[in-house]
Amino acid sequence: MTSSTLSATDSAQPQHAPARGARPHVPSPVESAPQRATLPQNAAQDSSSTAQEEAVFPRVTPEGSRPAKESNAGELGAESISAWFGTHQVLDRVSLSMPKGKVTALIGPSGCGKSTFLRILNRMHELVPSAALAGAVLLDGQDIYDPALRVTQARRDIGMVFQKPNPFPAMSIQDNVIAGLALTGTKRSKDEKEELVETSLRRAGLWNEVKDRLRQPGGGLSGGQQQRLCIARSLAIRPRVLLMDEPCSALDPTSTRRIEETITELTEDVTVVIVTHNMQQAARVSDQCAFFLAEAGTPGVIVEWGDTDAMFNSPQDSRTNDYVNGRFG
Ligand SMILES: Nc1ncnc2c1ncn2[C@@H]1O[C@H](COP(=O)(O)OP(=O)(O)OP(=O)(O)O)[C@@H](O)[C@H]1O
Repeated sequence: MTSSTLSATDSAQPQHAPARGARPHVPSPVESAPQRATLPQNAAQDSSSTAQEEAVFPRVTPEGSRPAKESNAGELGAESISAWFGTHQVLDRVSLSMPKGKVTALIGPSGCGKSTFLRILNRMHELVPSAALAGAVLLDGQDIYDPALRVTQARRDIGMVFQKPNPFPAMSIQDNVIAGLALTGTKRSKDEKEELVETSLRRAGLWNEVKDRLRQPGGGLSGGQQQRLCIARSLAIRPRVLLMDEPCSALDPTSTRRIEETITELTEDVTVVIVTHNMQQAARVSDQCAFFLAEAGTPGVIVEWGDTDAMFNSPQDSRTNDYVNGRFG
């Protein structure tokens, strides 16, 4: 699929709240689960609803495998998102459907607005004083910017993992996992907390490595383990979508592979949106990709998006082809 590139001259006007009323067309969701992509040979190298709080966390058996249950994953839709820092427009009417239980990779050169777009998806963009935006973000059809919806709820439903692992270093591993509960005022019994710690650590693929040292500080773990601890912390509040901003960029190849395996396993229960500069990683982990570009001082747009395999092997736009093959960026 290729979306038309919008010019800066007819761009949307900034609003501190998203635009209401008529909504622009959002590309249709991917109908079925695409296969993981293979790269062309010369490819570039490179989180207070009561209902949720009361949700039952299933017992996990072997690491990474869980009894069948209804998925908690949500469908995320961005509709005509524009973004500004002061007068500097960095995104121009970007629409993207991020299907339930799939991994969507956001790719594109530095500065084209990928991280800004990601932060808009869970209302973190508005934390920057000069920031403004227009458009809408729908989680299962509900606008997360609806004034009736609490911002904390949006950030619980749509969790985020950052580039650099950020556990509370002096806090124990187990307390790190359930730190989100304390911050949101959620009460649980000791047994429930223990079960949640185990379930979250298993889902993040870390349980076997830390089960005998849960009371030791999170800061004592390796970088890759700390990142998986942060994923476990995000999962403990049972998000429907998990946003990941270059989650492996500070990690070694082995830790990167471990995180990628974890991402693949998570999609049973959570929708993932990941920003990555690593084309091989995008090909390994994602079901669909969106290629962002900001040309010659214009705001970032999505040049092309679709099935990852198609994006890498038969892109429709020459700029996508050049980017995925490492010719620029
Ligand atoms: N807090 C901020 N204040 C002002 N401008 C910002 C801020 N954050 C980002 N920008 C600007 O917005 C534009 C998009 O930045 P953003 O980080 O979203 O791009 P990106 O594609 O994620 O880049 P990278 O791949 O390098 O992380 C850039 O021009 C950047 O300088």
